[in-house]
Order: sequence, then C-alpha cells, then structure tokens
Amino acid sequence: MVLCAVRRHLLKSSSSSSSCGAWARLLQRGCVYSSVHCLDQGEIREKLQAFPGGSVDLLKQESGIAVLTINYPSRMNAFSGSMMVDLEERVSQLESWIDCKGLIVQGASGTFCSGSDLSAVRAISNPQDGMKMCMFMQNALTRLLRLPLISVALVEGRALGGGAELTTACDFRLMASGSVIQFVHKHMGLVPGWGGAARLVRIVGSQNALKLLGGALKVDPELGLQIGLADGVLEVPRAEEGVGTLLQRAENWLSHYTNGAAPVVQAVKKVVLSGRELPLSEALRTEKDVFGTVWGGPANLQALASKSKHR
Ligand SMILES: CCC(=O)SCCNC(=O)CCNC(=O)[C@H](O)C(C)(C)COP(=O)(O)OP(=O)(O)OC[C@H]1O[C@@H](n2cnc3c(N)ncnc32)[C@H](O)[C@@H]1OP(=O)(O)O
Repeated sequence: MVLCAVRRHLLKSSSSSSSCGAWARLLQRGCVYSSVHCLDQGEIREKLQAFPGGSVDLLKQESGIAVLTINYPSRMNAFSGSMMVDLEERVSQLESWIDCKGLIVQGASGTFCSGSDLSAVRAISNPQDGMKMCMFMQNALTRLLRLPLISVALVEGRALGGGAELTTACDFRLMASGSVIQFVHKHMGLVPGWGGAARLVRIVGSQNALKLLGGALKVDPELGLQIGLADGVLEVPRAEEGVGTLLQRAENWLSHYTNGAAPVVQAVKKVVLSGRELPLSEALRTEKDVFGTVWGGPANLQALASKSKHR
C-alpha cells in the first residue's frame, strides 16, 4: 500500500516534470541559439542547401541501436552544406524515436570525417555566414549529445577539424587501429566553432585540451586512451578473419551499456546528462523526476520478482 502511494506520488511528479521539470527545460534548451540570437534557421538551411553533395544516413534497427553514417567518400566524408542540414534532420528523427537505446556514428568507406567541405568553406568565408553556420552546427551537435540514448563515435581512418569536433558530440569514442583524431583548426588559422573545444575540455581536461588544440596534435589510439579521449580501441578485422565487421564489433562494445529495457537505458543517460549540465540542486531534482519514471516500472517489477542477486 505504502509503496503504491509513493509510486503514485512519484509518477505524478514525474509526469508533471515532463512538461515543466528541469529535464524538460534542459531539452528545451537543446538549441543553444534561437531567433533571440538572430539565428534564422530557415534562412541558414537555405544557404547551406546551396552547397550540395554527400549525405548523412540513418539506419534505425530493431535492437534499439541506430547507425548514423557520414557519407561523402570522394571528399573523405567532409561536411557539405546539405549534409549539415541532413544531420539536423537525422537528429530530429532520433529525438522522436521512442525505443532508442544507442547510436553509432561512423564514416563511410573506411574513414570518419575530414571536417567541413573546404569548397563550401571558401564560398562562405565572410564572418556573417561563418557565424550562422557555426550556430547551426552547435545547435545540431548539442541536440545530438543530449539525445536520451548512449552514443559512440566509431573512428576509423581520420577525424579531422569538424570531424574531430563531431566525435566529442558522442558519449563515447572508439578508435580503430591506425585511426587518428586531430583538431587541425590551428593549421587552418581557426579554432573549433561547432562546440568541439567546450566539449573537449570536459572530456580530457583543460591542460590536455590546450595541448591538442594548441599543437594540433595527432591523437592515435594509444594517446587517445592515455588522455581519456578514446574509451576503447578496436582492431580492424581483416576480411579473411571472418569474425564480423568493425561496425559489429562496435555494436558489441556498445551493447554492454545498452542492454536492458529502453526506458531504463534512457533514464541512465538522462541522470548522467543532467548531472553534467545542470547546477547540483536542479540535477538532484531531475534525478528524482527520472527515478520516478522507472521506479515500479516493468523492468523494476520484473527484477524484484526474479529475486536477482548481484554476485
Ligand atoms: C570546422 C573546421 C574544419 O573542419 S576545417 C577543415 C579541416 N579539414 C581539412 O583541412 C582536411 C583537408 N584534407 C586533408 O588534409 C587530406 O585530404 C586528407 C583528409 C588527410 C586525406 O588525404 P589523402 O588520403 O592524401 O587524400 P586526398 O587529399 O587526395 O583527398 C581525397 C579527396 O578528398 C578531398 N577532401 C579531403 N578533405 C576535404 C575537405 N575537408 N573538404 C573538401 N574536400 C576534401 C580532397 O580534396 C581530394 O579530392 P580530389 O580527389 O582532389 O578531388
């Protein structure tokens, strides 16, 4: 009886929180920039579409794990303008996927992403357009990182410039043998603008971030593991080994974190994200709200009934 009453209370508070709680506010803030910051999403989308080429493809699987592929092999998977718009649309599709649990972000044809398409960059090299592109990509990548699923960037080949920034918009990074992550911005007379510097500092600390950006250092898997930029290293399987693809290995790695019921996996991401992004009191209130969505839920009741032991 008491348990039921507590659960009713928590469910009530968690359902009200979905509209006005700290978590909902965090999601509403998913976009860093809006019209308040003079960002006209429609206008910038139109401008970006004028630089076509390649695609960003999304495959949603029944397992609850989706695969997002940066696909422009003839330009080493550089981001054309239309691919930036594609990315934003794929993020919107993921936001409305109720059963999502995990996401693998990869590049096509054996390499990750060589940053923004330099021919588009040359055409919009004036400061106004640069700022708009920067705000558009920060919005899209912030929403990617805040998805209620566990994401991993599968880095094969090279992740350069904006490609390196994209890896930091995932929860984890897996580096294939022989791969390199390099923030080449300084060599281009730039700094990251897609949010990559702010996220990098949170991942590797400010000292390491300063070294990576200031020296435009090449991060191989060994250095990646050492400084915490990489969460794991995968050997690229040789075709004759017949042991599955690199993507299958990444799915296997990710499944350790995405096994279980979707609402529980989503709740895990939400409490970690709010702990990372919100002030402590707000994060604690969010944790209470999220707790209320899983307490007494199907997965919780099943675990209680099975009298599971955690030896
Ligand atoms: C947000 C800030 C940014 O992202 S600024 C952009 C940072 N990225 C770069 O500067 C990458 C420049 N590219 C390179 O360093 C090399 O092409 C890398 C990626 C190392 C590959 O070298 P390599 O294996 O020798 O191949 P390659 O140079 O022949 O390239 C194959 C074709 O791809 C193209 N490509 C490559 N990267 C880009 C890019 N970012 N934008 C536009 N095109 C790119 C190359 O131009 C080349 O094309 P093509 O075969 O000559 O027509």
